[in-house]
Amino acid sequence: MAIDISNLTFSYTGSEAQSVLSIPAWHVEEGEHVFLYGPSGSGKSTLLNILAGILKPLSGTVELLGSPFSALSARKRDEFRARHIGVVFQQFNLVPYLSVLDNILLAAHFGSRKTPEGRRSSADVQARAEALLARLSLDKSLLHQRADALSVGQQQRVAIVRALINDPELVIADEPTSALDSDARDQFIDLLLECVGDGKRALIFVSHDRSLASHFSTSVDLQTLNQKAHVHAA
Ligand SMILES: Nc1ncnc2c1ncn2[C@@H]1O[C@H](COP(=O)(O)OP(=O)(O)OP(=O)(O)O)[C@@H](O)[C@H]1O
Repeated sequence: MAIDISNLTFSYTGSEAQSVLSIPAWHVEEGEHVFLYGPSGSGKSTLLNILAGILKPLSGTVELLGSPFSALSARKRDEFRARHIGVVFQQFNLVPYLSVLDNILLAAHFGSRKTPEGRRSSADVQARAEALLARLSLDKSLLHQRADALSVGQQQRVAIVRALINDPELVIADEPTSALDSDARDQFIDLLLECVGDGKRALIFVSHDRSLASHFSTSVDLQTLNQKAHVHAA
């Protein structure tokens, strides 16, 4: 199973009285492509940050790919994320002053799994990056441009390459909202689905825009999943 959440609760430090998430159970299978929607303030980013290991649940457990993710130390969660999870953030989060290649090498460095042959060489990583760029219709000459010299459309593709460079089993993506018009957004989703769509990688795509659900095999309403109102009422 890609994600197995059980009795998860979360509230922010300093606002403990206000429960943000209370999710009794949520499962995502390997290879499942899930559209997770909910209005602004419903807790989407909070849940993504928990799945990425940036935030820790107040109680309950989050298992990812069979590992007791939420019980790991912050350092182990960082390692696990770098190796097994591809994250595409809303603003793409490329390091602006680094080249495209260095942005990708950075992700590859933190996420490289130790294989019997040792870590992958930067030449291997570059070859994989070039193959992914070609799949996304980008010329490999782009690898040597600074990230801040890219168009938004190029940034979104590079963010996908960076998220997939370590061949993660789980990809999580925050809707690229304001930066993209609706055509570019549809294209982004289609590219992402094409890149993850080999049946083995799970994808969680988060958005407030329900109309995007048609791209995905499964849709989940965070407000249904999240039982925090019942917790308050109790
Ligand atoms: N750092 C924080 N400290 C305290 N409360 C927070 C913090 N971040 C978010 N919240 C609160 O947690 C709730 C959920 O916020 P979250 O950002 O997860 O929602 P969202 O669904 O991602 O919203 P949006 O679509 O607007 O990004 C909101 O009530 C918000 O005010």
